[in-house]
Amino acid sequence: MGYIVTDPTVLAATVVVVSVVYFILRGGHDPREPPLAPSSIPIIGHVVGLSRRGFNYYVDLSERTDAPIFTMSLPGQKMYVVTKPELVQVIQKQHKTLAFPPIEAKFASTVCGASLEAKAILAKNVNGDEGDFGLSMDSYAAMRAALKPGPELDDMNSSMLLEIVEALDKLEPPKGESRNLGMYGWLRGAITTATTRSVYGPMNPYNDKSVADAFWEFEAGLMSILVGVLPAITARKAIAARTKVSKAFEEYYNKGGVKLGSAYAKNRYQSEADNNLSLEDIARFEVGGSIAVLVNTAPAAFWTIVLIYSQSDLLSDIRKEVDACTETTTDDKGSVTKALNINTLKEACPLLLSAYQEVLRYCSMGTSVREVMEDIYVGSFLLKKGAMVQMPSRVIHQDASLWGASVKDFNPRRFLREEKKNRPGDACFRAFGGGKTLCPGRHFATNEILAVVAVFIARLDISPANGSWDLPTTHNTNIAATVMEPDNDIKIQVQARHGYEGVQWVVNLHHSEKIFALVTEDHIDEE
Ligand code: HEM
Repeated sequence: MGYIVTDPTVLAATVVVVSVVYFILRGGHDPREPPLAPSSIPIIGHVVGLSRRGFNYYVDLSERTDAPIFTMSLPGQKMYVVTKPELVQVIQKQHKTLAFPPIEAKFASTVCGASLEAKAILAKNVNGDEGDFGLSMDSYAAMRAALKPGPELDDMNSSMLLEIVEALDKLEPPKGESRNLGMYGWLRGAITTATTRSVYGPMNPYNDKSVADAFWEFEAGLMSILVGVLPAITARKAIAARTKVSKAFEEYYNKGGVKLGSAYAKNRYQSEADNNLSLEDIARFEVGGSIAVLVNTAPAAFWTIVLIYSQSDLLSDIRKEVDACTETTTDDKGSVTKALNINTLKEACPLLLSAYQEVLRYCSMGTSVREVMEDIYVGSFLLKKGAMVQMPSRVIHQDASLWGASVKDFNPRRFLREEKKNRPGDACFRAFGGGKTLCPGRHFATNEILAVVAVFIARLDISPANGSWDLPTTHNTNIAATVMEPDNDIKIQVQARHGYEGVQWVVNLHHSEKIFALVTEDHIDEE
């Protein structure tokens, strides 16, 4: 039964209460702050918009607000959303006042189910305000050191490439036969195996398929863990899956598996042990750490392959590039071996590289986040302590004033050298974030994606099982992903490429120093 309030006093009192609550919830709005974004429903309008439209909601608001930064008042949280790359650069430089580590510490503690002791250790000097010490500061430095181009990254790359070639060897059907499979499912499995073996070494906990499956179950339920409403009921499956993965990591550390792992795994472990985290908490944090390592590479490889194969002219042009830099040898018995070198691909396959970068522009939906630690002006706008700053890549990647009228199209030639005058500066490419939180795994991920895609193109003919390349929707993309995840898989038919049956394939990468400079920071490093 519904109620209609007719008493004017009650009505007036209700209006006053609602207005006060609304004012408190949105924390008031100072005219010096960025302009308020319009909201069709008071109080919960943006929550509804975000849940309906996901990261596209920021694009909608940015088109309606037409300001370099705007304010979104969410119940209990004020948020500033940055829409212009120049302002992003200003914000990234203020990394102590507009800080990321405090947000990451809260996120990691909740998502990983850390103990109270671990939370306290992580919270100590979280933002590095007292100097360069503590778990938060040490683990950033440890990860970055291991993933930068050099011998340690070379080791990870070579182990990853062996796994990728082995997975493709198993995938390729014998001459005259074909195989049907779900493309995303296959790619995610192959990339999970290749990536985690190269990170964790021969005793990799994800060697056990049930542990890998549990990780993806945990990932699918991340939101329920983060929301935290009656988690024992709403997040039961995700928490059980997380426990399974963290127990597998405990066993890995107990048996000394990390000694055989990559510098990345060793550095992470050492920085946590040096800061007195218990083994249980180190294992818990590793489950969270796997999110950054695993969730974006498979969807990026998926979209690159689908978008290339679905355009036959593009496939043919990229095949010519890849074929031209493939070395062929034939032994005494007539066996043919073809070798692809990733460094050569980076120099000799401009269209492949441009298509890959365009996939990241077109499909990325991540947002760099900062917490306002003190009131601060950016440009002429006042940002208030306690608010969050969001810098969604999608808003900048979908801005026609930057990318031109074709911004909504997938244009694989957009990043060719000769197209430079038709696209904005490198700072507008935000697929890997930027500044202090720039993805340190971008070189590894790029090598892995280029290897998978180039070998697919060179050795396999694939076609959609139902006859047409219907691109899946992406509404259910996970909160932690920065590349759109397909809502459903595409069933494909795989055959050995005509004329290439029975060929042995080898993929090399001699030194990772030759990077594919994707982001503005890479160009600065090169100078
Ligand atoms: C195509 C694949 C990938 C994409 C698009 C991607 C993108 C990103 C983005 C957008 C961020 C956050 C940046 C920000 O907040 O400004 C990030 C962070 C991170 N990524 Fe990646 N990433 C990928 C693959 C990888 C891989 C394979 C690894 C590890 C081997 C990795 C390691 C990390 C780490 C450790 C962080 C956290 C950095 C921090 O907390 O400061 N990423 N990544």
